[in-house]
Amino acid sequence: MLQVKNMTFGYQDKPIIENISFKADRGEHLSIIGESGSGKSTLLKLVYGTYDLDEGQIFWGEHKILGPKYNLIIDPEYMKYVAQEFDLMPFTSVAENIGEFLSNFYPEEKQQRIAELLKVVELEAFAKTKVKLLSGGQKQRVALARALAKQPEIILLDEPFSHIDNFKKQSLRRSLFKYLKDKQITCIVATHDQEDVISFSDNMMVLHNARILAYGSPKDLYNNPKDKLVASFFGEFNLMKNLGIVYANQLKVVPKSTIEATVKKSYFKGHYYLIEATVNEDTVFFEHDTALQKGLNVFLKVIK
Ligand SMILES: Nc1ncnc2c1ncn2[C@@H]1O[C@H](COP(=O)(O)OP(=O)(O)OP(=O)(O)O)[C@@H](O)[C@H]1O
Repeated sequence: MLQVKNMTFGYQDKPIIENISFKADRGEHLSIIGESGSGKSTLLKLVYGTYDLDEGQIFWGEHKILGPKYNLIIDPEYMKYVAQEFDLMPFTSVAENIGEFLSNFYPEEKQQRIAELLKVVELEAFAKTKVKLLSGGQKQRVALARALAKQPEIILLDEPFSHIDNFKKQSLRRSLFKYLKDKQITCIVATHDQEDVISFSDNMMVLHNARILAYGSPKDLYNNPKDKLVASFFGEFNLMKNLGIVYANQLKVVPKSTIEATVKKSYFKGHYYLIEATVNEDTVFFEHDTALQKGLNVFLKVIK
């Protein structure tokens, strides 16, 4: 289990992380979300032992994770970190990159392991291709497979699919996260993408002003957002008088109600339209099956 106790850290005087504590069990998928600059990458780097903490302690099971001042072993076998920039060998093949740290003593097992990981990151067709010839997204997938090669107990992923196109992203995400769950590898994922979180995370942590603003399962935080920042992660929402946070999909057109809205604009969203409207001069957003004409008056009701 990962245990972070009262972690505090700043690059200069200003704390980026202030007195943060959390745990992650074996096999748990924990997502770290927050605005740009909120400290997500810093938090991952601290868990990895990249910097010395100003205060606090980090443990992976029995191991105390120490910063560079107290620890000479970087890159321990039980923990891997995949940064936003990847550290690969450009002039060797994808397969060689993935297998670099695997023992040559058992060549068959080594080849099997490489084949298994090529499948997880869907790069079977590129096994023999030199890494320097790959796109950014393909390199990112090599970096993920390479980090998994020696089966770490915990993996830290910083925006793991940021370079990968939407065609590939969906299936890669399912494949990678399923692999981590099956192997009971704890993963901590810093991300901006709600799709990385909603269907896969056991827990999510929202960082804001150097602290944990919210923590819980995606379902709990979605159903009880408590804060605008949390709600905004899940989608378009309204802050309505007496009603609080109401997601756009919870506001429905009904024949008659006390909320009368005037349509301003309809945005095509695929299987629905997002409608921008005004209610007593306040802007509201709701979802509807069809586009609605500008100027149309409709009645809205919150249906959760
Ligand atoms: N090496 C560094 N030296 C000094 N300040 C840094 C360093 N790295 C990050 N920072 C600052 O620390 C804060 C948190 O940065 P961090 O990269 O952890 O945020 P983030 O939430 O991961 O952002 P993003 O979502 O944009 O990747 C930012 O204000 C950033 O400018």
